Amino acid sequence: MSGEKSLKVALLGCGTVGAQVARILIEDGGALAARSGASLELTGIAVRNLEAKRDVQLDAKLFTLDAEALIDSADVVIELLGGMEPAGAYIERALARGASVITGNKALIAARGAALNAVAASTGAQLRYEAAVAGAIPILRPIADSLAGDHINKVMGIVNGTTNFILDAMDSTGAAFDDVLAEAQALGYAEADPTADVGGLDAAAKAAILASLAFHTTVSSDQVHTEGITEVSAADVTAAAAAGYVIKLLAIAEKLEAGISVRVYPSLIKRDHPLASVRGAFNAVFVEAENAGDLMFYGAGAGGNPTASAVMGDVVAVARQLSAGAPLPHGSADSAAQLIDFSAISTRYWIGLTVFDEPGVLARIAAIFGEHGVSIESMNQQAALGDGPAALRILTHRGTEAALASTVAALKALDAVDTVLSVMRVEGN
Ligand SMILES: NC(=O)c1ccc[n+]([C@@H]2O[C@H](COP(=O)([O-])OP(=O)(O)OC[C@H]3O[C@@H](n4cnc5c(N)ncnc54)[C@H](O)[C@@H]3O)[C@@H](O)[C@H]2O)c1
Ligand SMILES: N[C@@H](CCO)C(=O)O
Ligand code: NA
Repeated sequence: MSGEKSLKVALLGCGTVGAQVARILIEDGGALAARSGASLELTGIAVRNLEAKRDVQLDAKLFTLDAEALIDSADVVIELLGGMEPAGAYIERALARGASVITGNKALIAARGAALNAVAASTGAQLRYEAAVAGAIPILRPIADSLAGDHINKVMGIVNGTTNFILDAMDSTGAAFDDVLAEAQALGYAEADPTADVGGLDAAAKAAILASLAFHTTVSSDQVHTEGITEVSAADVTAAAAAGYVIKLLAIAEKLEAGISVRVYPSLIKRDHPLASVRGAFNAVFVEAENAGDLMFYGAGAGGNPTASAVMGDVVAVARQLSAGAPLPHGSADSAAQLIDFSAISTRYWIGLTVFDEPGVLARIAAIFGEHGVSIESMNQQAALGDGPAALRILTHRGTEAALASTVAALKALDAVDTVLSVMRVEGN
């Protein structure tokens, strides 16, 4: 197109996602310009090592060690470094001078999104981060834009590809946790520090972002009750399978009468639940809205190309806005989040115990549940090996976290109980 606007695009980072974003910007310039109403000129890529091997062959002249100079001459900055700093300072620098920013950095947005949005609002710049939650799946824009005229009551989903890949492999092949984690890292799904994935922090950051947008408020990751999958054993996966369940790491944000609950934990779901069929590094997110009813979003949750797709969608959206010359109204957070204490949340539980196989043991265990107001739905005992303890798996009806915690403490104190193997929630019907 002749006479069209040209926008200077600075890319920060050339790793798994950044390299694919550079490739698309270069290979697909014609289509991007036609869709944006502006040509997108990749002016440089900030890297740490000019000589490093990249996933994509790129002109060496694009690389620079001077990220700040690159930012200071850009209309649009794409941040794909990861981590809190210097990514946060770079984004703030760009927004403060009026450049729009696209990022996939959920950790940073979940911690400082409100402050960065305020800087953007003060200069009329845009800050977009669709890639930060559920990779390629369009989920933030549907929540913030398409459902802006509705009221969202609950968002629940699988939002971490690495842990889903691991749990799926443990379930389908009986693979060991560590071997599968190495594979997920090699495929580019895991964070630079994979403890963020397996410890649930990556999903917690995404849950905080989803809750903030869905409920028009500000929730940060440290307000999210977070449990990862490091304690999930092969025995848990096998016992869950035998009972007709699969274990998934779920992120849940829900609006209850007393306030908002945002939580991440490994959870049992029935094999016929739609989330049970989410395999490998795929993600899926359910949204329940007052007028829309139930919606489900599904797709690739991680990986270079899928995540680059989400980044590029934001780049085109920003470029359209800039070429039209009209600043977007900024979505506002109505109020500070009223979060409910985790102890008040009520779900069903699945508790694994080893017990000494003696007369009266089951009655004593059942009595403890009764005394703490937790009602048992079913109990399954695996025969003891020789004189060793027998394994028990107990499924409960709904009870509060507070009641569960006191039940588990009492079980641990019982002589007949050898160990409490695991305590997990059960979600879905
Ligand atoms: N990989 C995915 O599937 C995926 C999906 C969604 C979001 N994200 C997010 O996208 C971002 C990038 O992820 P990635 O998987 O591409 O990570 P990556 O580790 O593959 O790439 C990051 C790159 O940035 C470089 N870098 C780090 N600090 C730098 C600095 N100060 N200056 C210049 N270069 C620097 C690193 O050397 C590396 O090459 C992260 O915020 C991540 O959470 C990743
Ligand atoms: N490490 C993240 C990348 C996508 O955000 C995951 O495994 O889902
Ligand atoms: Na997304």
